[in-house]
Amino acid sequence: IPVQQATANPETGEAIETSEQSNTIATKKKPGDFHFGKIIGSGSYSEVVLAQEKCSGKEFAIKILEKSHIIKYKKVPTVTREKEVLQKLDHPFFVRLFFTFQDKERLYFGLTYAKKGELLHYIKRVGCFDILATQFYSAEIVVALEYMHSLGMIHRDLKPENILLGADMHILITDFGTAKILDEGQKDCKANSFVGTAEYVSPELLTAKSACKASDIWALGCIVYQLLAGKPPFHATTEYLVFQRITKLDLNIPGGFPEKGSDLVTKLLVLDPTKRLGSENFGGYEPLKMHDFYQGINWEQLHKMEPPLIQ
Ligand SMILES: Nc1ncnc2c1ncn2[C@@H]1O[C@H](COP(=O)(O)OP(=O)(O)OP(=O)(O)O)[C@@H](O)[C@H]1O
Ligand SMILES: O=C(O)[C@@H]1CCC(=O)N(CCc2ccc(Cl)cc2)[C@H]1c1ccccc1Cl
Repeated sequence: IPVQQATANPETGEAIETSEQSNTIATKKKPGDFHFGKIIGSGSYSEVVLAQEKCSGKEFAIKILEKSHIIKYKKVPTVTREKEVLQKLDHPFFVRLFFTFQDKERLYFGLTYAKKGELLHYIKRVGCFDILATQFYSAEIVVALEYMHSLGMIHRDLKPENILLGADMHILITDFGTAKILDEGQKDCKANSFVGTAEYVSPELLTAKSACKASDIWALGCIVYQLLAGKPPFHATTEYLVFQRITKLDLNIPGGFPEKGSDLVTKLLVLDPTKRLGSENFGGYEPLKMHDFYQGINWEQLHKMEPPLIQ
């Protein structure tokens, strides 16, 4: 039915979106359209529930947020940012947002169901990854970061908990409430308040209170180190000591750490963000993708490959 203007849902006041392209009304879904199953996980302001859409049988991870809770903890900007970023992302290595809806009390996000959970779970289970698995999974993260940065967005809280795995064991990056969307042509972030998770925080955020795309590259360096060593590079008993180790670059490469891995890690964990391999001021992603550690990686085919066993 050719639809000229959107109408509103009398109950929630929410606009009934029209999808111009197919010139039809994509009516808003509602809780009753789903069979809700097990709770997959819960966050500070949310619960993620496995749900099956009755009419299609499709499975989704539906993230449910209580409006009263979001308002009480002043997280409305976080929630709207998460939706804004999710809507812009369209790539196999990112959790996809299929739909949103709301009722009086809650907001609902229909997401890709990452059936195999968090990458962190696998690191804990096997202790540390072998070179092949580290090469493959860190290469998928490189491809994901290159894509996200190409859209002028910075994740700012990249860590193994936020790198989920689909049924096919490829990565699905999530958690975008604290991401940053750079203004048109803006290169770096001006000072801002958000600080990520201690062990993956970049030195520039601690010293200059500003994060940039290269801050995600720093987090990548921490993750490559952690995959090979089993622990993140700047581990300490208190947050203050973690920050001290980061700003001093108190990095020690343990014995037995693979040679190619340590060369890559030392080129990623550089205090000056403009001197980090992969930083846009340091030649961008090509030099990083050309590093010896990634010899043999077919960058265009990664998401079609059968992931190596994690062992
Ligand atoms: N699309 C998904 N598929 C499978 N599991 C998911 C998905 N999204 C989130 N989870 C899991 O559900 C849990 C809660 O995720 P959620 O995003 O609601 O909160 P969080 O980001 O983990 O916590 P916080 O909001 O405090 O940062 C997490 O453990 C996460 O691993
Ligand atoms: O941003 C959007 O696209 C819509 C716009 C229309 C709308 O009403 N909402 C909900 C806005 C909102 C956010 C937080 C609270 Cl606590 C209450 C309402 C937004 C929304 C709807 C469903 C799920 C998430 C969001 Cl942010």
